[in-house]
Amino acid sequence: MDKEVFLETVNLTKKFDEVLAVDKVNMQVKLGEIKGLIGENGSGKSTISAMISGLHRITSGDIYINKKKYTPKNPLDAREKKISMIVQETGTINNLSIAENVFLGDEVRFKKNTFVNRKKMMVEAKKALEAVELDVDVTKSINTLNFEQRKLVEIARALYYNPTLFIVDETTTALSHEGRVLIHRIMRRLKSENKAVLFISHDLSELMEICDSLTVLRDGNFIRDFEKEQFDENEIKQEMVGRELEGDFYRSDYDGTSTGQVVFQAKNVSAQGLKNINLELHKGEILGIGGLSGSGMHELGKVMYGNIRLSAGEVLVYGHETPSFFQKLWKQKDKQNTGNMSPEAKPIRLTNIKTAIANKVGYVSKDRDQETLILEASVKDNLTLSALDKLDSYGLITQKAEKRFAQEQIDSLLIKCSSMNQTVRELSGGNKQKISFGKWIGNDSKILILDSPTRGVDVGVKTKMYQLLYDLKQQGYSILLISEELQELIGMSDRILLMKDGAITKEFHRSEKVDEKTLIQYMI
Ligand SMILES: Nc1ncnc2c1ncn2[C@@H]1O[C@H](COP(=O)(O)OP(=O)(O)OP(=O)(O)O)[C@@H](O)[C@H]1O
Repeated sequence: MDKEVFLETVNLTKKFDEVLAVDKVNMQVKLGEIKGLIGENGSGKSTISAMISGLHRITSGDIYINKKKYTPKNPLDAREKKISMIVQETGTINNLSIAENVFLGDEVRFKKNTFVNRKKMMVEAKKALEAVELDVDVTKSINTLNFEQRKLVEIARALYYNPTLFIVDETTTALSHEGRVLIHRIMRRLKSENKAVLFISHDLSELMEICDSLTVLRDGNFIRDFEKEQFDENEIKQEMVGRELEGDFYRSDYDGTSTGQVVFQAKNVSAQGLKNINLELHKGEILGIGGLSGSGMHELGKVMYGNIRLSAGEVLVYGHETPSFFQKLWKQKDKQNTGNMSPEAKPIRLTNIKTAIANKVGYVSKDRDQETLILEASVKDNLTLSALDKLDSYGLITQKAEKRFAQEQIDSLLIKCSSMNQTVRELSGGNKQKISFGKWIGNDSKILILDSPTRGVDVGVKTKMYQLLYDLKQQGYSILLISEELQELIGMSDRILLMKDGAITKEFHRSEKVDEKTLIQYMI
């Protein structure tokens, strides 16, 4: 029996000034179906879901629900019409309680006369969080939750309103292994209840496993629908990018040997969520860090960058501080600032971010919007901020040098923006991620802490990023690669350290024998 169409778009179009983000798209989402939406970064996926969920006004064209015209005024209006969405970016608000975040914009539901019945709100928030298995004190500030837990709050919020259409925009890459399993279960349950799901992800194997049908977009245009029985990885990829993808995805060698020269080290480190961590990163090594949520792997990245205070132990970097203006003037620049760490160099204790940056340690945070990017600043300013030292020619940073540097990053990472002066807030999620990656890659940081660097990035650019990481390794850069994606860890690392309950539990060396199943055993 044919499934019933719940939502249909007809010539749906969105323009942001001169940018045509979505161009006359026709698509359908049916009840009892999980529909995947796929396309390269900036192809219009989030803009379509934002129009459906009332976040963006439609420029032209129409949306129909149950064959009736639907023009949502805002997300609350969409929610009343049984459409809920989890956005790709952070959808929680700092300094409010967890309960207030669950009922964001709908506090009125607990209002009696002029008072908000907080007790009732807390009880309902607790109930909502049970659906996502999050057991926390809802009276506490949302700031006490980590990135993944915040995502779970958003999922709880969306589900509380019992949506007929549940839109999940690139959320799974923000979640750990258990988080993904949970959201897959939720999507399948909704499907079995004859609800509809619109699922956006760059993980093609995940989409092919979960979805019943797929719609491919390219440059804001509808390209093709695939039904489950037509799913073919290569064909889908080809439709997405409009050409055949070439080259290996991950590195193809199995040589995990390194120079043995330690450049970065954690010695008996304990901090909030971390217990007695010892690790050494070698010159020219990619050291992968994996684990489940709560394993402490994201905290480890912050600790190594001097962003979390230690309760015991020390983080050491074997390098030289960036030379001062006068040192440069005395032409000591090349000698002191090569970033070539010598084994004899005295290690420097890394206690804060300033020391990290001065010693050429770069950090891409998992939470790019809050911790890596300045959303209101331009693409150029975001890209050049951490490279000012590189661009500094005896105290002078020329506009020309800045522009050239920014353009190099834009070209090499295929950053889709209308110009380098566009504000970062206006970019698509994957393009923001490219900037957060590019700003550190380009600035000559010899040690890179990369937490989920390919989150939300499309398959073509992912391949480029992996090639770049491998090239950097071969040039002697050292990379701490923190990732929820086990395939990424296996595919790129020389060594992998697995974490559980704040401690390192196992080490693997690069080998053909290492597979996901083996790693998972030591994570759970
Ligand atoms: N507020 C805005 N102002 C200007 N341009 C915008 C705005 N929001 C999105 N765009 C542009 O619209 C286009 C489509 O963006 P959209 O976020 O829909 O892409 P996407 O397919 O979801 O990408 P990703 O996979 O990176 O999340 C991009 O070129 C983007 O820069």
